[in-house]
Amino acid sequence: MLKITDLVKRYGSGDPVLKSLDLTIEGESVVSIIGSSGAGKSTLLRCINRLVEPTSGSINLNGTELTSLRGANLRAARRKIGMVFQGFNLVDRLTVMENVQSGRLGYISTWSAVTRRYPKADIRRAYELMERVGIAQYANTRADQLSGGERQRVGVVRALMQDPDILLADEPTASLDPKTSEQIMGLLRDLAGELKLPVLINIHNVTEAKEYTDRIVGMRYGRIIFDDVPAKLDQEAMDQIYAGSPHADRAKDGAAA
Ligand SMILES: Nc1ncnc2c1ncn2[C@@H]1O[C@H](COP(=O)(O)OP(=O)(O)OP(=O)(O)O)[C@@H](O)[C@H]1O
Repeated sequence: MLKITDLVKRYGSGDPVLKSLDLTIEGESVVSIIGSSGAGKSTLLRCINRLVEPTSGSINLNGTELTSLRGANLRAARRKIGMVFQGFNLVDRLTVMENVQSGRLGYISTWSAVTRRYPKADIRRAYELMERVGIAQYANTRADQLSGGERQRVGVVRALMQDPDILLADEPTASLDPKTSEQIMGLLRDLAGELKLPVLINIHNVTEAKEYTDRIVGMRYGRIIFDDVPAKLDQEAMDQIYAGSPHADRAKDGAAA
């Protein structure tokens, strides 16, 4: 269970961009975070894996308080948090298998990583996951030879190789065409169920959020102002989340969908 309590994040001396935020995610639910640009969605995700340092508050993952961790304990906790990125963050000149195995860094010895002598169990697991997402045939192909959708599947498998307790996805479909984007969202939803994994997705596409996630969290100016099932995201809620933002029209299309 992820339990965030009274989370505040302030960059420098400016106003807080996360304002006393509470959020609990239990079980294998797929939760999307929507909101205008600047609402604080990425900051929230990055506080969870401590790419951004929270100013105050608590972030507890399965009983471990993440905000106070340092050094080896922080690295160990981070291994349990899988992250999928908008730009995939693959190493282009490495093969798919090498990219996927980088999810095991921290679990295996530096020698194994440098010499690419991966443990047999890790190779087996990589093939299982690559087959599941349809990229096993590319195991020895360089990452830069793949399409966007295939590259994001590599990103997903790399995150799952960490054997995470939660998967965070920061606009995972924003660089993809609409059809591929839907495939990746469907995949994330299905994997959450199969692996009993909570998935938290920062997403601009409200139509996809409604179709592929169980719960929608709407943020505005660093606060959660909507938290409910997609069916409850009506026009009034959309107006509150997006009022006056350049995304309002796009968001309205999503509400109508
Ligand atoms: N490293 C940083 N230093 C200073 N301010 C930052 C930093 N990162 C983000 N911010 C500010 O924090 C606020 C929230 O940004 P954040 O990226 O979390 O919003 P977002 O909802 O994810 O937006 P978008 O949808 O455009 O990605 C914005 O005002 C942004 O300018």
